Amino acid sequence: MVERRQPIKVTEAIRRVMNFAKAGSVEYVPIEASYGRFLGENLIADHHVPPFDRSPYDGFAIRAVDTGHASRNSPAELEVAGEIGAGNVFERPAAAGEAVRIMTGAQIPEGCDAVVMLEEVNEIEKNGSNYIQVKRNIQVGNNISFTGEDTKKGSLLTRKGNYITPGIVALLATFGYKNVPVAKKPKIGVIATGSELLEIDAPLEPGKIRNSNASMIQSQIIRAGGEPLYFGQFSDDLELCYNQVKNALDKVDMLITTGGVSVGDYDYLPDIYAKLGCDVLFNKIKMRPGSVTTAAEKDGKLLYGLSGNPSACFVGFELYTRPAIRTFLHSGTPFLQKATAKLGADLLKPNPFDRFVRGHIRYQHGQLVATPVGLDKSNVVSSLAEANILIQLPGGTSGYEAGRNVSVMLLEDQEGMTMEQFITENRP
Ligand SMILES: Nc1nc2c(c(=O)[nH]1)N[C@H]1C(S)=C(S)[C@@H](COP(=O)(O)OP(=O)(O)OC[C@H]3O[C@@H](n4cnc5c(N)ncnc54)[C@H](O)[C@@H]3O)O[C@H]1N2
Ligand code: MOO
Ligand SMILES: [Mg+2]
Repeated sequence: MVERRQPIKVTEAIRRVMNFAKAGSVEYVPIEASYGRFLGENLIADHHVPPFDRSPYDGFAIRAVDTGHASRNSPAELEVAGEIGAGNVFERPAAAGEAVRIMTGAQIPEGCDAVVMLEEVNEIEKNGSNYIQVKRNIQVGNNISFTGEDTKKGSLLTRKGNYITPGIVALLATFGYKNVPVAKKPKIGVIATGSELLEIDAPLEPGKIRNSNASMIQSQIIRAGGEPLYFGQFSDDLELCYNQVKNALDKVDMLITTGGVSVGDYDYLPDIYAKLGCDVLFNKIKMRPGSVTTAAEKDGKLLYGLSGNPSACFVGFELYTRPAIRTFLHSGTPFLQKATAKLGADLLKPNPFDRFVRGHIRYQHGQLVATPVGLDKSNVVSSLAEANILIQLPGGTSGYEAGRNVSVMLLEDQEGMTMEQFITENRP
């Protein structure tokens, strides 16, 4: 008699795994290697930016008061007392009636409180000295980039757990991080099971297929920010697979297997979990594809039994493994970000269970359009190539016509969402 499984809702499955998701440790990497990592601590400004008042233009630093009565007919004449380029400082305070030729980025000389652009002045020579003529009254503070106007000392610039973008790299450099604290990547073990599996470089044989899931999952792990550790593919043999899983579990932060989680004669993962003494968190979810997705926990470590069917395996990873990886990386928004888009083609099949249809999103005439790609079946691999979203069709709905708004999960996005946002937001 086949075991009867208790299906649970997607949201409940998410809560169960996330109970065991935990943040990892922090390590330092050179700034050149920090792009694409996750920040290991809050970044707080330890000085003002800019650190001194500076000129945003090439021009003359002046004392505004000296232009008090200046007009087109009666310009103020200021003596050019010296010249500074960016990186240099004027060595003495400017005196009354003086101007300092100054280049963009140079520090405003003491005594000066405004800058006039080169284009705005007449430069003249009198008695062997250089003067400028200013034809209007200049206000105090005119054309000055003030100390701290970009960012103030003590302000929070970006948070721990944020994905490091080129913009964040610029900030890290500004504040002197030659080495950057980043979240350590979780080591995620991958094991493929199935006597039908051929190595990627093997020619096809009757009844056999090449193992695509192992490579796919390893790329998904890298995309999520983890480090894959591949243990190989093994035929459906209880002892062999048990030993492999047991051995791998010691070496990783989380372990993923693919295949062997359903109710077939050679589906050994349920027996392996029992033999290991794991706590099985769920083994049936009200969703398609990926209804057999299984998660277990052993001494606080998560084990994922992803389906052998490629599309089900893919979806199971994105829904349940990715957020645990991002949590390990200290992200406060570990779930795929959702958006609302217009459906690009009919999806008329009724949805007794939540469905996650592989789709492609792009702008069409300024509107986000989400179009299903490939065959919507769990054993399909070709639909995955173009998929940059999962179109979420809630259970209990009767199908969707093209043009309706649907909720989509953005597979390539790095911003993410919190668990509560993910569970509650953007339902069409
Ligand atoms: N009587 C029932 N049969 C099935 C049920 C069920 O509830 N009752 N569930 C079906 C669903 S839904 C799914 S999904 C699959 C899950 O299968 P398993 O996770 O046990 O995986 P396998 O049986 O090992 O393989 C399924 C399928 O996927 C192919 N596969 C496996 N590994 C790979 C790989 N690494 N790369 C590419 N393809 C792989 C395998 O050849 C099979 O075709 O069970 C249904 N059956
Ligand atoms: O787990 Mo199966 O993918 O629902 O088709
Ligand atoms: Mg099976």
